[in-house]
Amino acid sequence: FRFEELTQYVNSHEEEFIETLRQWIAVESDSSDVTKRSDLHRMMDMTAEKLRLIGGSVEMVDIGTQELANGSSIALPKVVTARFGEDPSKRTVCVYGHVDVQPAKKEDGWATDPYELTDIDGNLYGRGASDNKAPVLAWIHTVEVYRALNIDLPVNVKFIIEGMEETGSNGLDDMIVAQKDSFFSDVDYIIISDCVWLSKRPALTYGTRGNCYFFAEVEGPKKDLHSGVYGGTIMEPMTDLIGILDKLISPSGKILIPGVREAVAHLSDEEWKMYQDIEFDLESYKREIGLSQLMYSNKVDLLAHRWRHPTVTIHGIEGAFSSPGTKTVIPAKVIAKFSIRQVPNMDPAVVEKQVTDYLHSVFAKRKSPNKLNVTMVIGAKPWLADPKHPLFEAGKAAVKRVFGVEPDLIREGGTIPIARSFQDVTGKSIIMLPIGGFDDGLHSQNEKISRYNYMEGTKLFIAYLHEVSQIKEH
Ligand SMILES: NCC(=O)N[C@@H](Cc1c[nH]cn1)C(=O)O
Ligand SMILES: [Zn+2]
Ligand SMILES: [Zn+2]
Repeated sequence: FRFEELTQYVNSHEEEFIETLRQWIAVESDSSDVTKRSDLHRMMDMTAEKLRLIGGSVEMVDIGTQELANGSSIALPKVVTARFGEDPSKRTVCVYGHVDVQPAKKEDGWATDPYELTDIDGNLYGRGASDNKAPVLAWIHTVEVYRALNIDLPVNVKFIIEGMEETGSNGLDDMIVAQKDSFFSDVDYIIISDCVWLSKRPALTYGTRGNCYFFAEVEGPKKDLHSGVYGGTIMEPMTDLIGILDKLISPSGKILIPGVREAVAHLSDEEWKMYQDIEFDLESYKREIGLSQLMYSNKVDLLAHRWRHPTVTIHGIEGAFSSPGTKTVIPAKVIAKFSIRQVPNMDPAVVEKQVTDYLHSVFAKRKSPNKLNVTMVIGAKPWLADPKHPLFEAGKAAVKRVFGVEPDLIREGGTIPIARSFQDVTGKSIIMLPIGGFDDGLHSQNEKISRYNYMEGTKLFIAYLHEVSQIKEH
């Protein structure tokens, strides 16, 4: 295995790899904003072009349309698939990633333009830098490096890159069902690099939470009203909405929806021990997010509530006044957006009914003439793997080779909606191999990835392909 040569190539091409990331960051591929859809299509084209340029057999798969709330529909971004090598004597891995991003505006509090890659002290700032453009590029560069040096890839490599992950991977489930016996037929393992380390120590991830995302709409008068002229005479939609939202979760984090907590798998002794053995400093965690107090003061409880307990988050209210300054209005219709992270053994279909029934019963007690409508717009299941699987042993060996340490075995509080479907539909084993830093600020202001993580992460992927080729039949 000519690892030295391969890593030398990475070192000497660092600026070129960063330049490609700069071009990718410049594309505002926000999947949640339909006005940015042409940018998202362009992002998929650029991804396909890059894979073609390094010699892949590339396809852009049409996955249909997205229905919008106003009844119209728009095209979903095509899914990019690629293949490098078809040697039946070799293992085949499939790398999944996404090139869409969360929304970002400079006014949200970014120190730099979110769509202009900015290098400050070795950190590369930009929306999507860590989630998930640099990791996708690191995988593409991995193949590029082997091919540039005329070194045979130790395994066949496939890619499946989508553009709707941040909004729940619309259309991808159907595509993998349709391609189960074609694209996926020769795939042995699926690799996902769409998460981050827990600390400065590299990590392998064996679980993600799912997510049920809800809209709760309260509709009252036929138009917005002057709060001085009409206030006091009507039951206001916003007051109703805040009233029912306040019944979702207690201040100490207890979910109040009947049945939700009861479904959660119990923490086993083995799990407790694994969490206890992980090096994780609550003080640095507090410093990173700028808080003096957390919900839990011991490591095991904190990690358990980050990874394997459900939680409710209220994200925002559409239709509510939110600009700077004052406006004395009664909004006529408001839509709350909240989500409940899912863990084993919760079932999104059950949670949908529990939440809908509960909110309607709480609302009924208010005796309001306004109308409540609750809908679940994303229902993603959690994913959990066996960290003793040979894929994880290969991960440990690759981390050891590149970083000289043992990785942490961790779970991830976020959601990769398609992970569970990959497992259920294709039956293939999955590993998550993160390269992002613990403080990369995913979905937040000033998202970044460090040059170090981007380059050493590429070396990790190079080593990982070798280690996977060494896995004995199991
Ligand atoms: N990098 C993974 C990620 O950030 N995923 C999103 C996906 C999602 C879940 N619900 C809506 N979108 C996440 O928020 O976890
Ligand atoms: Zn992501
Ligand atoms: Zn994300």
